[in-house]
Amino acid sequence: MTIVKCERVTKRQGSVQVLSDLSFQIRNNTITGLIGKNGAGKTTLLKILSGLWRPTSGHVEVLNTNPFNSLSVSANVMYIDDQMDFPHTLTLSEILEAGKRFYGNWDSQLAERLFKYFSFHPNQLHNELSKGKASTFNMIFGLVARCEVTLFDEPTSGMDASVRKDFNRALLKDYLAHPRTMIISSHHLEELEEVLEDILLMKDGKTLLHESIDVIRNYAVGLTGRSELVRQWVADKEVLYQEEVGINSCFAVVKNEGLNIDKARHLGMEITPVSASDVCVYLTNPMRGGIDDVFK
Ligand SMILES: Nc1ncnc2c1ncn2[C@@H]1O[C@H](COP(=O)(O)OP(=O)(O)OP(=O)(O)O)[C@@H](O)[C@H]1O
Repeated sequence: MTIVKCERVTKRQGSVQVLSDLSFQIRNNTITGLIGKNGAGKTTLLKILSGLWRPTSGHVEVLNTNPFNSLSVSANVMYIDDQMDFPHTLTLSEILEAGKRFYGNWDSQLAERLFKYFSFHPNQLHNELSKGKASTFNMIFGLVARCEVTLFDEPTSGMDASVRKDFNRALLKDYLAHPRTMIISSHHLEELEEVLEDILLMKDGKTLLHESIDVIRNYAVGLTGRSELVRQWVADKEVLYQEEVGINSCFAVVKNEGLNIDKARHLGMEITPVSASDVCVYLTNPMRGGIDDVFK
């Protein structure tokens, strides 16, 4: 069943075209990674899906409803980012109490266990938390609310590596026990790969790719070999990245479509897999050689 639908969505902010002709659908009970470089439009999209912002044009449906200013969407869709502004006078335990009153599926026991595990104090104020601790608290709030749709915008912002690991584990465990729809924007795809089922890759306000993580893991392969050989072999293929490595040696990343891998090996090239996170980097890089091209 489709839970999130965007058809030809655009968004202008002043003179900037932030989203252009964005179309995709997301099934229920899936975890989708929203991936893209800085400025790709991820936050803008999530704010539109959560009903906080209205698109300039196009059609958006979340839980079969236009999300903008919708009461049913605000009760069933949770948007979590690092700017969450809880009432300044409420303590952390009072914020959790308020969440319990508002969200029907709220799990108080899990909230309490996570609260203790991450060493929060009931009387702390949200605006006095460090950046990483605030993100951790927001993550707890977003997880235990168990909304039908949860939108996490850079949820691990400011968290240290071990907390990020805990977050990914908690997310996966809770999702497996209580499947629902989640979209997570992140710059740490390599850490999230185990959690995600699908990836929605954005570039310049458009969808570049919307595929399962397995498809993206097999999307490209790396080839290393004698420069002339590699350059010749990839000439008629879709090259995502290419660089000279060492003396007379070249590394190229090519789309894994109709490739004769055995032949490449036979010719003396080394074939290596390309991780999903690297595929996303290669696909969204403006230049084939990455930052190296700037210094040529
Ligand atoms: N209020 C605004 N006024 C003008 N431009 C804006 C506004 N909000 C966002 N933008 C522009 O829209 C583009 C997309 O911003 P957005 O925050 O959605 O990207 P993002 O993919 O979430 O980026 P990041 O990964 O850096 O968080 C950027 O070029 C940004 O400068």
